[in-house]
Parts: sequence; structure tokens; C-alpha cells
Amino acid sequence: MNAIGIDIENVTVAYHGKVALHSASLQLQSGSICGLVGMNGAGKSTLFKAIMGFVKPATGRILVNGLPIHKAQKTNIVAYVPQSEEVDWNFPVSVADVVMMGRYGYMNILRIPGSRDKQAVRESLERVQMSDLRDRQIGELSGGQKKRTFFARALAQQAQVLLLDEPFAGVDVKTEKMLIDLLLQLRERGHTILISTHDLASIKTFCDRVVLINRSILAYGNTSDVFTPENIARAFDNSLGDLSSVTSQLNGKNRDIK
Ligand SMILES: Nc1ncnc2c1ncn2[C@@H]1O[C@H](COP(=O)(O)OP(=O)(O)OP(=O)(O)O)[C@@H](O)[C@H]1O
Repeated sequence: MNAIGIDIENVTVAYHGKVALHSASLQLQSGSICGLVGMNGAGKSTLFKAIMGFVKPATGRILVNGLPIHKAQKTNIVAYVPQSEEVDWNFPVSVADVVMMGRYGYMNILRIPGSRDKQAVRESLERVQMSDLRDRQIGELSGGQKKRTFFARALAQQAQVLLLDEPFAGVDVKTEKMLIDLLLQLRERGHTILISTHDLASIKTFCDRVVLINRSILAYGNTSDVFTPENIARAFDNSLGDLSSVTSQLNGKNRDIK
């Protein structure tokens, strides 16, 4: 059996006394990709932020590769691709600068990149086909190019655990396929990947497991067992129409339901 990459036990998060995530428990094995699915406000980003230590749970505990998050971050185990809305795109940095940030954990306090860091940045940019834009200011990128830049930062970090908050939002079909192929390669190398997406149709093509969330975890398990029209309808408070309409969305007839 594979090692546990992310271990979440009984985690509750509240903002100003209002519960956003109630008593979540979850174990993700290394060498697997887990899709995180739920409607707007369901608590997906909150779960990512709790794993990253950006919000402090009121109860419970989270381990990443067996370590509490502050220790996991020191050893470069975990990389996070935030939602685009969380990034200050006016910050005066280039694409290559952002990707180099993925290497900071490997540098000393002066942050002078070495040849390995430069090589990792070069290779990561190549893998997401962004080498041509490496000197462009990040505010001057398209939505899909922004996503690829932060994806490249995560690749450059060479982290064992990847947390990706809606990496396909605003991304065209070809780029989404390229990113999914990269995720599948990382899975083969034993990485643990947790990814939120509103592209329901693509989930079953690359996720081994699925978590359905609606302020608490509604269902979690193998994609074929859990990702059923009935469970999805429940996760979306039956707002997607009847079950045949949910089924057609799963079959890609309505690519982005957000
Ligand atoms: N910093 C915050 N302060 C107060 N409430 C917050 C804060 N961040 C999130 N919330 C609330 O917590 C709940 C969960 O939000 P969260 O961002 O985790 O949802 P989400 O599933 O990621 O949604 P989306 O699909 O829209 O990105 C929402 O009701 C949201 O309004």
C-alpha cells in the first residue's frame, strides 16, 4: 500500500464564527490524483488553505507526508497553485521570476539561483510551453498563460504533494489536456495531487479518487464508485437539473458549469 500523502482528520474551519468546512476527514495516498468537487462556496479553497496552514482549523489535524504543514513547507514537500483571484497580477515580476519562486525553498537566505535552479525553471517553462513568454510581466498574460505560469512554479518546486485550486478555469481544451498529461506523469512518479475543478466531464478521465464537498465531505472514494449522478446532484443541492441533465454534463455536453 502507498504512503499517505495528505492526512486530514476531523478538520473544522470557521470564518468569524461561521463554519465553512465541518469535520472533514480524508486520506490521500501518494501516486494518486484526487478531484475536489463542489459548488461555489462549498469549502474547496478553504480546504486547500487549511492544508497550507493559511487558515487555522478550529478542530482537527492535518499531516502532509506525515508532517505538520509548517515542517512540510520547510522541506519543500508541498506546492500550491492558488485560484487566479488570489494573485496580485500587478506585482512587477516576470513569468520566469514567478517560476523561480518555486525554487526559493532550495536556496539560502540571499536567494541567488544556482545552475540547478535555473535548469529547473527552464525545464518547467518548457513543459507548460511558456518558454517564449518567460520575460513577460505576469499582468500581461492571458488567463490560460497565467495558469500555466503557476503550474510551472509548482513543477519547478519538485514537491511531492501538489494542491491545485481550479487550474483549468479559463484554460482552453488543448491546454487543459496538456496540463492533465503532466499531472498523469507526476502521478506515475508517486506524487500526491489534490485538484479542484468545475470541469465535471474531465474528472473521470484523470482522477483516481473524488471528494464531493458541500461545507462537509459528502462522499469520498474511487471515482467510479463516488462520482455518480446521484452524489453529484446532492453536492450541487440539486441545482443542476434532473439526473439525466447531470449525466449529460458528466458526458461533456456542458463543459463548464460554473
Ligand atoms: N476570508 C474569508 N472570510 C469570511 N468568509 C470566507 C472567507 N473565505 C471564504 N469564506 C466563506 O467560506 C465559504 C467557503 O468558501 P470557499 O472559498 O472555501 O469556497 P469554494 O468551494 O472554494 O468556492 P468557489 O468554487 O466559489 O471558489 C463561503 O461561504 C465563503 O463566503
